[in-house]
Amino acid sequence: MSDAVTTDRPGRESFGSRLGRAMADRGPLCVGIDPHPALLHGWGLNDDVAGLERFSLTVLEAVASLAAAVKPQVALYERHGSAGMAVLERTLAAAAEAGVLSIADAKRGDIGSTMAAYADAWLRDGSALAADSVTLSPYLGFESLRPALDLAAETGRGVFVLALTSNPEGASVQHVGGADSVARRIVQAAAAENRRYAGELGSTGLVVGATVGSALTDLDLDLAAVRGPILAPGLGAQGATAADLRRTFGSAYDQVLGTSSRDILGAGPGIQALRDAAQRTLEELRAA
Ligand SMILES: O=c1ccn([C@@H]2O[C@H](COP(=O)(O)O)[C@@H](O)[C@H]2O)c(=O)[nH]1
Repeated sequence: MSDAVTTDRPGRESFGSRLGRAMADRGPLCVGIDPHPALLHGWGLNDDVAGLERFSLTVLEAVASLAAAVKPQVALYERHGSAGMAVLERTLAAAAEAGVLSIADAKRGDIGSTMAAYADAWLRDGSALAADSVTLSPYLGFESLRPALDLAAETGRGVFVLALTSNPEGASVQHVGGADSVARRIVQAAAAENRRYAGELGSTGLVVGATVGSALTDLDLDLAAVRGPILAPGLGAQGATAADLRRTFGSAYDQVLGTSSRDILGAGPGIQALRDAAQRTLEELRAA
């Protein structure tokens, strides 16, 4: 992949290009920042805003220099109300300051006019919640995501659209349609979207679980043709291994950013223990 600069705003490097470089330099690991109550307690922290902030900044300190990206889970900040969202704002700012790319796992999706507001929140310069990229849900129709797709291209940010999620219930919607499955339409739409990012890794990524087994073959999905990053949750706590990832993604493995949250976070609160856990996962992904 080249380092071509292709955004709708000349002079600004695209998210796909920045992520491709981070994956080449650091390896294909994203560390999830999921401050679950049980993890906070396990770290000796309270399930409150102070605990949330300590947890988030500790994870960043441990992994910002070795992960290609970090992925705060928005729901776990939202459950603390506006003060929790303020911690998320500071966490995203701290990630940028530490030089690690951020993926806000918000799974947003709505009718176009409302989608424009979500795009403003997560992808517009100057927004308090602006991240390098955000996860999106396409189940109101892929094209309803247009405001986010266009704003991401304009501001050098990216999106990850749910295609085949890691949870077992996902198949009941995503596999529907046989040869013309819902997942296949999403994959094709993402591939078309990435044509605007000629010559580099596209900024329209997909979420495909590390746990999906033979679904890519069964549904005849060509992820290499998407030419975008594939965010693959499900490592560790959900049972998938790096070897599963390699088997599942085959020739698209170079595009895959494996993401793990609880399995790594459970090693905390020690900085070195967290770093070692992340490093172990990274080595497994590299070796696969
Ligand atoms: O298909 C999906 C999409 C998103 N996720 C999110 O990833 C993490 C996984 O956490 P683990 O602790 O590593 O299981 C979590 O934030 C999910 O909401 C996913 O698991 N599957």
